Amino acid sequence: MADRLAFTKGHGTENDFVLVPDLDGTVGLSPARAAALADRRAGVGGDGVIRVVRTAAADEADVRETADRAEWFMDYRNADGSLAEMCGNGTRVFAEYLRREGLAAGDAVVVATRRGPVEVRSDGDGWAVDLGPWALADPGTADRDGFDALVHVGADDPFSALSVDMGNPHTVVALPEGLDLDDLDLTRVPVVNPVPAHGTNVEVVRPIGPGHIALRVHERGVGETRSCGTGACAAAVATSFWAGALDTGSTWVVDVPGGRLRVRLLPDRGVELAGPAVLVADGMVDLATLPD
Ligand SMILES: N[C@@H](CCC[C@H](N)C(=O)O)C(=O)O
Repeated sequence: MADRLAFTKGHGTENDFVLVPDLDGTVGLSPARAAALADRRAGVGGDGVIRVVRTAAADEADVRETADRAEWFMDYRNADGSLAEMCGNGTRVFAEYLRREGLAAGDAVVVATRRGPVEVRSDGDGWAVDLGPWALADPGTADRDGFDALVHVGADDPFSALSVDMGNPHTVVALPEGLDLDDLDLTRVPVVNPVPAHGTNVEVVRPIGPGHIALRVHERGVGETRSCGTGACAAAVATSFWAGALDTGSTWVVDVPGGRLRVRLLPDRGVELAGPAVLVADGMVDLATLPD
């Protein structure tokens, strides 16, 4: 049996991932092993761990059922080892890895995820992917200003927010006037009311100009990260909703601490995320340093 585990390190706007090729599903990836790989001191380090595996070898039956449409499954875990349904930045890095390794040919690849297959296509220097359909948790519960939740960030008074489902859960905070994104304390897990059943990713958004926003994000299962692709899409949806303009075709520049993403609202609640994907290193981890 191999005593070392191969990995590739990659990132999309500095949302960084450890990719573990397990093409035929013979290795697996336990929550404890994913957390150990993601550890920034004792492991490789990353916001998430992505197992690259044939869809036909996925553990989940509903993922395996999509094997006729998507050969490869992005088996995503957060840095704490928990599963996530979707990772927008991860889909681009995953597609870049498949292309580099010759596992997918052409300008587009369909990737299986826990929220269903998504098509990732080459787009300039990076990749673009439709991450929809988005949904507002329950449009009927939003107040007349378009908010349905309160979020405590650090020691500040609670901020008004809107829940947006991107396949994974998001709570988008509109930063009140007079406050600066840089002053937020995102070292602690934001406290959200009503309490989301499965946790949530919290994005704090500031408008910059027409079609241009900036955000900071605290990711479920991770902590503050430098970027979140599904979070950028949720923020564009929420900002459009607050403006009363959920217009198909509207485009957004979304500045995150790790760079810049582009988001486009599409028909039928589609939402396209575009941005870079970079593979930075390949290596081997001694299996003796990892839990099973
Ligand atoms: N960074 C990702 C989202 C990863 C999953 C998230 N932390 C969750 O638990 O839902 C992105 O780019 O979308």
